[in-house]
Amino acid sequence: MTINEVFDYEDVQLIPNKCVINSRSEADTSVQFGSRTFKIPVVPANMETVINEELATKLAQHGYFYVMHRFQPADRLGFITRMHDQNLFASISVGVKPDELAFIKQLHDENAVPEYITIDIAHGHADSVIHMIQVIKDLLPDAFVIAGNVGTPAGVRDLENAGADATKVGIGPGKACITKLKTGFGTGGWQLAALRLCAKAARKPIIADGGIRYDGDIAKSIRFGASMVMIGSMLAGHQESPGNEITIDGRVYKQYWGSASEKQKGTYQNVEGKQMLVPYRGPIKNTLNEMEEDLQSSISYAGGRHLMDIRTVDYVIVKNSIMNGDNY
Ligand SMILES: NC(=O)C1=CN([C@@H]2O[C@H](COP(=O)(O)OP(=O)(O)OC[C@H]3O[C@@H](n4cnc5c(N)ncnc54)[C@H](OP(=O)(O)O)[C@@H]3O)[C@@H](O)[C@H]2O)C=CC1
Ligand SMILES: Nc1nc2c(ncn2[C@@H]2O[C@H](COP(=O)(O)O)[C@@H](O)[C@H]2O)c(=O)[nH]1
Repeated sequence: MTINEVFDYEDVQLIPNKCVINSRSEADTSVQFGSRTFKIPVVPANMETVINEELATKLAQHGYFYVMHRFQPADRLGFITRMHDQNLFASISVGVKPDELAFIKQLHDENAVPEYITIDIAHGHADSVIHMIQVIKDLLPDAFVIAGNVGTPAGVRDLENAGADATKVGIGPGKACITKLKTGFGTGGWQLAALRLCAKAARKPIIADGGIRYDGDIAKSIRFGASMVMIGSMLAGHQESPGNEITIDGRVYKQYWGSASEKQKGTYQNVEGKQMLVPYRGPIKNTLNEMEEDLQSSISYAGGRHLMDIRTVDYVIVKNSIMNGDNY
């Protein structure tokens, strides 16, 4: 199959409708995901330089969704317990290797049930993921299972049919990603079009994962079918971000590395990610507030009052139109 109608975030502009509110503050950016409602449809990527326990706690306390990464596997049981001791929801990541199946059994045996479990592997349209979904649904039926990553309607359908409560879409559009260069595969460069195709097949929520470069891309993701948007590089440069702070020529940066990078793996094997620096951006609450304000504005341009009013707006595809010659 070849797909002809391809475009990405920078190629699309949404078309405004008549405004029905008197202030952007009236626009409601909240989203229901699983049994909970969150302030904005944004979740920091489950990567070691984007999220840690301290930030996860802060996000949960302030009404944001989070997914803890899976790169300190032995800490996850304690993490769930500590979150629950504070009456906060627990949202963890798992892989698919035999140790991970044993971990799910351990959670069942110890009755430590996280509210959200994300199955996080590079090529999520796989029997290993389908099996993991089935094991989780069997042993921890109350956990909301997010599975991925996939980049095709068939991937979405197979994971949903296996029992996933949501799927995560995006193979290779991430800033720290080199999958498309190393393998020739992926949705990098046409992530928004892939999201649209996947959303048409989906019967359950989708997380758009990777490639977000501006706040307006969040609204575009919602328009093309996402319920939640996962963001890495744009959320890695904050005071609370776990990466080290580095100053070069008086400019402050934070480290950001791919989960399949040599840095993360500790070895150069099956490397599909790189390490980089992102500009320091101060406290994360300012960025999240700005995302909320920008989304409120998006809702007003959509002629609506609620987030999902963006879903139905018209759009144009004009290749590389967004910058219109400007250089930010
Ligand atoms: N969203 C994206 O585009 C991508 C994201 N990543 C991120 O990097 C991290 C590491 O991912 P991953 O390497 O999957 O995790 P793991 O190293 O935990 O691999 C998970 C399992 O899947 C197998 N596996 C991985 N890739 C493939 C493949 N292409 N074909 C067949 N089997 C495969 C692995 O075996 P084996 O290693 O022996 O092959 C292993 O058994 C994750 O956090 C993931 O989200 C990585 C690449 C792309
Ligand atoms: N191909 C790879 N993709 C990766 C890797 N580590 C993380 N990721 C994906 O990127 C997004 C974040 O994208 P961004 O554009 O917002 O920075 C993340 O959620 C993963 O899906 C990797 O090593 N290789």
